[in-house]
Amino acid sequence: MNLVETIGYVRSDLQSLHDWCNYQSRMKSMSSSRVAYGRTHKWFGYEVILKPNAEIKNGHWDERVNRLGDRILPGWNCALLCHYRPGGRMIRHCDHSVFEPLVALVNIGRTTFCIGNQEYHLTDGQVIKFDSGILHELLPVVSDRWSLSFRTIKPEYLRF
Ligand SMILES: O=C(O)CCC(=O)C(=O)O
Ligand SMILES: [Fe+2]
Repeated sequence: MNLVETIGYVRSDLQSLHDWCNYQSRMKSMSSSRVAYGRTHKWFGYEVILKPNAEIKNGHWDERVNRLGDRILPGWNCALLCHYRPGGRMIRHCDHSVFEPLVALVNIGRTTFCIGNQEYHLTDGQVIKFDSGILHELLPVVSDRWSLSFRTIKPEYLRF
């Protein structure tokens, strides 16, 4: 069984997506993360501070992110743009339980993504879905690479 489903490719917009990624200069370094190295990130929709008791705040807002998210993960409320510099990686982990496990992710650049015992070489613009409750890992990237991942925070954690 494939643990990663490819749901499509960003094609016509790919160069402008690269330009947009480069432009996102206010990405902060994830100082508290024990699983990500050589990575900076920025939240859209809700921002989640990933402590054992997750803290949920308002993140950034961007029309491009909203459009993409509505197409690839209807009902999403949280998006994370990550930049990995060469050598950047994520060690094996499962995502925080504050999120529904289904993640939709736009891969920008090239990377090797491992989940369960499977390995996937993701190409520039590839859009995938996976169950983030299954152990997954990102091997060190060889050149700059971004991911824009969409998640849904479980309703029991939302306060209005
Ligand atoms: O950047 C990626 O491709 C994976 C990111 C990931 O697994 C995470 O942020 O939890
Ligand atoms: Fe993850």
